Amino acid sequence: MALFHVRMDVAIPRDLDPKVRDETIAKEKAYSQELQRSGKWPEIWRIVGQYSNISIFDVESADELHEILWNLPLFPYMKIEIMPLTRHGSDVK
Ligand SMILES: O=C(O)C[C@H]1C=CC(=O)O1
Repeated sequence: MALFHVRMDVAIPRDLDPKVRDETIAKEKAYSQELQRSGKWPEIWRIVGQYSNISIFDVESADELHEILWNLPLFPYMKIEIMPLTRHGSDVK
């Protein structure tokens, strides 16, 4: 198991066909919700006032995360920052 903190900043070009934009956003939502239900994407939070999210992924490996992110329908329009996480030494759990 490997946990990753991921920030996604979305910037859809203003001149993208509105139909393509709406279809891509709908596909993204379905893809994201399937991964959330599977437990691989346990947290997704909107950054207030931005078209950005902070997410936690719980996956087997960096390779698996790469595959998931690479296949995001909005991937071509995103900047992604990833921080691998490990349990803090002072965590009481
Ligand atoms: O809206 C976003 O932050 C981008 C992306 C992540 C999940 C989803 O449904 O859309």
